[in-house]
Parts: sequence; structure tokens; C-alpha cells
Amino acid sequence: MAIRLDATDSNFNAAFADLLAMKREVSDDVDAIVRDIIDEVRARGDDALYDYTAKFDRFDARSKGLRISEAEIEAAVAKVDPEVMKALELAAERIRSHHARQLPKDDFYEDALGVKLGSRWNAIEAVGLYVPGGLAAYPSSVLMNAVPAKVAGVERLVMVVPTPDDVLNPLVLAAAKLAGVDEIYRIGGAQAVAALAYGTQSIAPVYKIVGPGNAFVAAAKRRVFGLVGIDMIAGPSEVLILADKNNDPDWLAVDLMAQAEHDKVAQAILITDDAATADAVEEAVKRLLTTLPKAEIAGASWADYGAVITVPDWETGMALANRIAPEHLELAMDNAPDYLDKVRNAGAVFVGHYTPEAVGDYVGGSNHVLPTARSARFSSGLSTLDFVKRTSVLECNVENLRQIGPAAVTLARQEGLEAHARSVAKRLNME
Ligand SMILES: NC(=O)c1ccc[n+]([C@@H]2O[C@H](COP(=O)([O-])OP(=O)(O)OC[C@H]3O[C@@H](n4cnc5c(N)ncnc54)[C@H](O)[C@@H]3O)[C@@H](O)[C@H]2O)c1
Ligand SMILES: N[C@H](CO)Cc1c[nH]c[nH+]1
Ligand SMILES: [Zn+2]
Repeated sequence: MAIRLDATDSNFNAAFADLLAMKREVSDDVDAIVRDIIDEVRARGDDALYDYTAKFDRFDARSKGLRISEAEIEAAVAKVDPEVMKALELAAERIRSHHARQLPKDDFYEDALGVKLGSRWNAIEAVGLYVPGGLAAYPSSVLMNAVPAKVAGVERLVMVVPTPDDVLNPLVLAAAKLAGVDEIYRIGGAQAVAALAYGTQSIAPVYKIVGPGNAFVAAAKRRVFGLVGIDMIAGPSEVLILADKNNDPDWLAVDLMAQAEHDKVAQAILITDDAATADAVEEAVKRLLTTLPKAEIAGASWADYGAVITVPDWETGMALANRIAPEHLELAMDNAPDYLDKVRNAGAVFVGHYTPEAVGDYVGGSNHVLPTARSARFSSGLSTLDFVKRTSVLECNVENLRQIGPAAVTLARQEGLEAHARSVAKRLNME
């Protein structure tokens, strides 16, 4: 059973603080192992990749090579059920059109003094995409990472995916092909991250690495950060539902369990202004758990990290939601759009009774890679902007330099940087 809290109880603040502080990371001391793996890949390149693949994924890739061939990709795609392919295509198209709208535009202008200033946006040339978990990988996550990269104009998009026991996941390859991934390698873990960051004999390095993975992958991404860019380190999934009394408890229960079934340490929270709804949803979750294939995972997540909170009014409810800063926020209220302005901290908002979070996981068009563990207070979900970078541009003529240069000379000398000062002064025949 999830914990039950009432915002009007005298002990609520302490209980809520405990809920916020819940640490849901699986703490493994993996950093030392990862450091050694990275060193090995740097020193031995492909040979190290073959050895680690034999050790962790239990097969010898030497006969096939590290790269998954076009023929293998075609064969995998041919195995995909046409109806599933159509669903993937719909998802890819909707993700593409939404992310195309996020592309920033170059901006050039002349200021009041005639100095030309601008911002130029360029795609990152080469990006690596880590796809976790072999057969258990999510094809939808391949689309959510790869489609925005290609929309942004990434020229070389390199995917790495472990294929435990040498078994490929056809849907993952189909999603990669649909999204336009350029190269795919059958490697995983910290060794794959090291190969992407440093390069090996057969894999050229990339400039940024994105995509989720287990603790070894996350530790490796942290270690190579700086040499390459990385995306956020994704934590366990979360959903927070704000629900009024006009809801079917079964709908809310299934929305809560849709996050809980991801992971035993996922978190699902219901906030409602109606005690009867709170009771009914708790009962509905119990019933639902008897029918779900992943009931063991969902049940554990609900028991250990789930919460049902009753609030006296929506001002209190919204304030709690903003403090929790969930990855996903569902507004299951009759007048949901009216509350949108009050949402300050959430990775993604799902508005109204007919927008379950699960539609956003697949075909809504917005991205399902979102900030977790309260990081929505300061960060955003994956977007096209993660695959571009901005270069500023400045152009002065002699007249402009005459107007603004002397101040630069003054400031440079204040900082004790005489070469800086003269670099401007010489052009103006100043001392
Ligand atoms: N959003 C998504 O697309 C998605 C999908 C599925 C899983 N996930 C998440 O990704 C993770 C999947 O984990 P996974 O382990 O199945 O796949 P993974 O690809 O993240 O990791 C597999 C690799 O981990 C390495 N590894 C395993 N044990 C090791 C050890 N003892 N020492 C060194 N390296 C070791 C191996 O190289 C192996 O190839 C989970 O955390 C899950 O929550 C995310
Ligand atoms: N809800 C997950 C992110 O928290 C993403 C996902 C993939 N497939 C299904 N769901
Ligand atoms: Zn999901």
C-alpha cells in the first residue's frame, strides 16, 4: 500500500519532507569498475570491446564484427509485424513534426552604434546514442532520442546497443532505421560509452552521448563528461496526478501503475481534494495489481514509494505538486487547462481526463526523456536544443571600434591584461 497523507494533518509537513527526501537510486559502488573498463578500452580499443562483450553479453562478436550490418538491420526490420511498423511510423512522424518546431533560428542585428551582433546555431556533428537492455529496450526511447538528433541536423548519429547472447531486438533496429541512425554497434555498458567518447580502431569518437542505461552506463557517462557532452542522467520514472472528484478511479489507478510498472523504484503519487476519490483509487490499484503482468514490479513500487495525498483546496495541491517537481504531471480535473498557468515545476504536463501520460510516452509527439528526481525545478526534457549549440558572432568596423574600444582598453588594464588592452589600442592608434 502507498502511504496516505492529509495536508491538513498536524504531522503533514514532516511526512511530506520525508517523501521529498526519498532516495530512489540503487546505490552500487560501480565507479572503480567503470574506471578500469574505460582505461582498458582506451588502451586496447576493439580488442577490449570484444573481451567485455564476451564477458558481459556472453558471445564472441569477432566473427561478425562490432558493427551491425545493413543486411542484419534489413532482416530484423522484415520481421516486424506491419501493424507494429505502422505504429512506430506514426510515433516517429509525430515526434519529428513537434521537434522541428523547436529548432532555434539564427539571429543577426545591428545595434544602435552600428555594431553587428548575432547568434548562429549549428548541429553537433557526431552524437552517440546508448540504447539499454537488449531485448527489454524500448523502441519508443530510440525514437525519442534519435528523431530530435536528426531533426537538429546531426550528421553522424551512432547507436550502441548490447545484444546479450547475440540476440538482436528487431524493433529497436526498426526504430533506429526509421529515425535515420547512421551506424549501429553491438556493444553495451561502460565499454560502449568509452568507445563512443574515445574512439577505437573501428568506431570514430562522437562529441556528445545521450540515452539511458544501468548504473555502469550512468557512471561511465559521468566519467567521460567534459571530453564529450552528455544528456541528463535519467533516474527512475515518476508520475504525479492531480485529480478532482469527477474521475473514474480505474483510469487513475492504471495511470499510476503505468509508471510503477517501469521499475521497483519508480514513484506514483495521487493528490486529490476528494477523500472518496482517494479511497476509491487505492481500492482500484489493489484490483488492478491482480491483473497486471508486471504486478510484482508495480506493486513493489506502489508499496515502497507510492503516495495518496488529500488536500483541502487546489492552491495547496498545486503548491505541493510544484515542490515535488515530478517528471510527469497529470491534471485530471474538469477545468484542467485553467490550472496550467500554476504549474511551475514539471517535466511534462498532461492536461485533462483524456490525456494519459502513456500517450505521451509513445505517440503524443512531445519527448518522453524528462527530468526526474525533482530536477524539473531547474531543467527540461530532451529536445532538439540538446543536439545544437550556439556560436555568437560580432563584427565591428573602425568607427564602431572607436566608439566602444577605449572602454575595453580601460577594463583590460584594470584586470592587468596589457596585451588585451594593446590589441584594441593599436587599432585605434591609442597608447
Ligand atoms: N528508457 C529506456 O529506454 C529504458 C529501457 C529499458 C531499460 N531502461 C533502464 O536502463 C537500464 C537497463 O539496464 P540493463 O542492465 O538491462 O541494460 P544496459 O544496457 O544499461 O546494461 C547492460 C550492460 O551493463 C554492463 N554490465 C552488466 N553487469 C556488469 C558488471 N558486473 N560489471 C560491469 N559491467 C556490467 C554490461 O556491459 C552489459 O552489456 C535500467 O536501469 C532500466 O531502468 C531504460
Ligand atoms: N515513461 C518512461 C519515461 O519515464 C518512458 C517510456 C518508454 N516506454 C514507455 N514509457
Ligand atoms: Zn512509460
